[in-house]
Amino acid sequence: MVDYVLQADDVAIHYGGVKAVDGVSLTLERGQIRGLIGPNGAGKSTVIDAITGRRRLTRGKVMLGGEDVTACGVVERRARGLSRSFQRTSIFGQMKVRRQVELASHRMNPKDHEADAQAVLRELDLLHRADDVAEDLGYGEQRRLDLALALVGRPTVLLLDEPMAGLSAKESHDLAHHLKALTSRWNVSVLLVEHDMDVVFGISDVVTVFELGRVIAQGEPTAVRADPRVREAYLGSAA
Ligand SMILES: Nc1ncnc2c1ncn2[C@@H]1O[C@H](COP(=O)(O)OP(=O)(O)OP(=O)(O)O)[C@@H](O)[C@H]1O
Repeated sequence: MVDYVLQADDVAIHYGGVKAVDGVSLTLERGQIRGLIGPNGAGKSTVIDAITGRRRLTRGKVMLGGEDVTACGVVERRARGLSRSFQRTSIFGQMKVRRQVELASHRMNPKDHEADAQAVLRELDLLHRADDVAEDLGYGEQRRLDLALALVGRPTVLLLDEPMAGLSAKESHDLAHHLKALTSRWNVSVLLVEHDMDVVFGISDVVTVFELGRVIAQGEPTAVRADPRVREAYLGSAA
């Protein structure tokens, strides 16, 4: 039997009559990257919010490491290894890079928060900027800092909502490389919502396609890309 680090089972979130997410099931294996794609409004961000505990489920269940966390709040899920990044909103511009990663780590209460922060900074190639204030970093570096803040305390699952938005092709490629390395070196599993199709199909082990709050296809990137329904609904016939 596969040992899933994350399972969402028949998850639904309705806002009055709007079925933002309506019966979505997906899994993540250890070290796996699952890309989530779909047109605007398909329900991808809502699924992320459902899994992190930010939105209450209308129906369904979320399991983390085999345990039901549906009743747990955001903080408790984070303590149990489920982390997300916030696209720079969590960064303090005036604070030095190392300081804020250490503070974030301190909140997670690892054995040694300085060592934890150091490891995260090294993994994301930010050690050379550790003594600079965050607002002096380049855009791509700030994204890596955001990722660093999500990685303190060694989470097992990382949820990323459009981490490449606004990055240049080179910066996206760079961040994708870091994500892929994280999954093999740190055994982190990643759920990746991203509009950059080259990134999604390039680094995902599996891809899930959403339309109108439901999953219309999932599987290996090549199979999903070739699926006629996906091409018609989302990628366009030229994809
Ligand atoms: N708080 C809310 N109240 C009512 N409807 C909402 C709310 N949040 C989201 N929705 C609706 O739920 C649906 C799914 O939205 P969601 O943001 O999850 O889609 P998405 O796939 O992430 O889109 P995008 O790619 O544009 O970010 C949309 O129809 C949206 O208008």
